[in-house]
Amino acid sequence: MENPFKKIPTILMPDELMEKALRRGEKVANEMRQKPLPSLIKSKMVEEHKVRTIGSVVADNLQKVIDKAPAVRKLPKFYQEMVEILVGIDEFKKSLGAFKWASDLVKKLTNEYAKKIRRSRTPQQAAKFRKEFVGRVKSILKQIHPEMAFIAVAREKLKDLPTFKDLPTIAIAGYPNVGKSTILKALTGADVEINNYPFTTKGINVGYMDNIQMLDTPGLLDRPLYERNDIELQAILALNYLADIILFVIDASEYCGYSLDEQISLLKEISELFKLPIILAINKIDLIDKERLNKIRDMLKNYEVIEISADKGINLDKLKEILKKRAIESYKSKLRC
Ligand SMILES: Nc1nc2c(ncn2[C@@H]2O[C@H](COP(=O)(O)OP(=O)(O)OP(=O)(O)O)[C@@H](O)[C@H]2O)c(=O)[nH]1
Repeated sequence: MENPFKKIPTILMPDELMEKALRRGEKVANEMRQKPLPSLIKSKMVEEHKVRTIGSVVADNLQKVIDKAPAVRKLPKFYQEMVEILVGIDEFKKSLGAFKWASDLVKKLTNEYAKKIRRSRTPQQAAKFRKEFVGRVKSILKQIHPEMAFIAVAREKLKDLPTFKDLPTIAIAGYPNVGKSTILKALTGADVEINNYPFTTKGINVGYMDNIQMLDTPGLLDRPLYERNDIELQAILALNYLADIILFVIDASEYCGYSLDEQISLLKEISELFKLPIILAINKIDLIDKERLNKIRDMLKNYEVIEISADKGINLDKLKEILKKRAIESYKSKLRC
């Protein structure tokens, strides 16, 4: 789905919002002043229009943020997890609650002060009510300044989250240089999109093959978990909600710089961490002899294994078929849950 936070409008801070409202109020008042009306009526109308305009600019601006912000609990679990990690779901909801409180109160005061102005006996009294109204609106905005700042920061953090499609999804894992991006490109074609992902500078690479989504997550599923801080771990765990199966890639040649033992130990960590089916691709078989391949087969006999060469195109069709089948099965069983 499209990133649900992209629609939140830019958040104006109290001074900026007030300035915008006052400017608009002044413009409306100027138009009013041109009208040929008796002076008391005219000044009261000028003040009332100012109040109504200022009130609606402020209330509508706040309301728009509430309307455009997604209901976090209704979002797919992955996005909920992201909000929790990046900003905190409770704080996010509480801050939007403050917007609602302020917007409703400004609307209520607008009506109250418009009435007071209409009942005023002199232009001075009408002006005094308008000033009082402006003061109260300013103080309401000042009161929710922390929440406005919070939503502004949350918006910045959340609006660049990647957009994923609701499709059976494969996450590729394995140490650097084992051939993950070569496989992604070979299976999904050249059009690999790079999406931002917080917690990693490299972004997530997304490709599609026949309505299956494939993610390569450099920096996340490519090194041992003990090297991770809490936030990174949470970000990795969030992939549980996004992926239906994991394709773990092993470099049989060890040219990637990691021994088979190291690679298998990462595989074990990932299979314990994710409650997802794992398909194992033993890659770079073009670089090893039969004897070594037999040894590796033996070491990995408990897994569903496909031996491939991403570079030479060996067994890629078979890999594709198995991945599609398993991803669809797992996706359907998740839907049933
Ligand atoms: N001989 C051979 N080389 C391969 C094979 N697959 C990948 N390579 C080479 O291995 C190197 C690393 O491949 P990548 O696809 O960039 O590896 P990666 O796992 O995506 O690496 P990171 O992006 O660092 O995580 C490249 O030079 C590839 O050309 C293969 O099956 N055989």
